[in-house]
Amino acid sequence: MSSAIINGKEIGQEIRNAVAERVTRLKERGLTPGLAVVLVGDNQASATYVRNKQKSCEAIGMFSELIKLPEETTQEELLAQIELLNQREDIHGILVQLPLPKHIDEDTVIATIAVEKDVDGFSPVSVGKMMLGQETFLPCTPFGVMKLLEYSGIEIAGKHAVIVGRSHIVGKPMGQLLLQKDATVTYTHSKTPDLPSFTRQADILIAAVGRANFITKEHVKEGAVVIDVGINRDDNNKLCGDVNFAEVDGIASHITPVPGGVGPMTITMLLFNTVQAAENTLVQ
Ligand SMILES: Nc1nc2c(c(=O)[nH]1)N[C@@H](CN(C=O)c1ccc(C(=O)N[C@@H](CCC(=O)O)C(=O)O)cc1)CN2
Repeated sequence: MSSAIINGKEIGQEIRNAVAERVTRLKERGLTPGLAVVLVGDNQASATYVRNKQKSCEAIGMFSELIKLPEETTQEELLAQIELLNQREDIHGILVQLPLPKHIDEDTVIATIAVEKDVDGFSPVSVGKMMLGQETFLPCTPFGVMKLLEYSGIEIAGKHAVIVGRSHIVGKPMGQLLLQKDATVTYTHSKTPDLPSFTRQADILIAAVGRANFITKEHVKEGAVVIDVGINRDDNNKLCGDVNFAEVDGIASHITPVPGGVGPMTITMLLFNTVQAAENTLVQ
């Protein structure tokens, strides 16, 4: 029997509808949520993601502004742009599309975004608050995965979650969010010996390695929930995840496809966080 598909497009749309209603209510009060998207350089994938983010904002009545800067922009010029956006009252959320060109230090740039506008949830203050379980903006991809699990009725408490990958924007926060819902969490990574011996223990397996079709049937326990965060191109340049879907289908109880699984949730949760940022300005 095939695994149940966790459909990120459908779940994402349901959440976007609810976010759109919140936008309408804010506009009735004279406030249009505004997102500034900063894109530096000519990375084609980044340009596509940024376009999709702007389209998604427009679709629910939010304002978005693209700040497109050339590849040779200096770090100081970029920081100056962010300082300007920090001051603007019509901008409630700021995101700097990653990756940045090599000559710019991502950590310094992200730390410059005002925490109340850090809708990507990447700044050190946001990350610290998340670690402490305090209210803050959660990073969009792990936040989206938590929503996929919630909307699919998947129990987390008491389950063993194994994370493959330890990036700042997915792997690390993913484990924290699952821990806060009382999962037992194991982090694995490129230096983990005998990876399948860990992943086969997972009730919930999160693949965030960035390697096409890396997770195969030998990594997955019968009945596990498999969440594929990867976005890769295979040898035929076809979009694929970190999980070999064809092999794992039928072993997992639930699985996310690529495309159409975690990806659409990343932008959905960005919209969610930006509307929250706008609402926060009303209650201060
Ligand atoms: N500042 C940020 N930079 C980056 C982030 C981020 O969250 N904030 N994440 C990724 C890229 N990303 C958003 O920026 C992103 C990646 C993928 C998708 C998505 O919807 N994927 C689709 C397939 C799209 C396709 O056809 O190529 C899917 O999986 O169904 C959305 C957003 C790195 N940078």
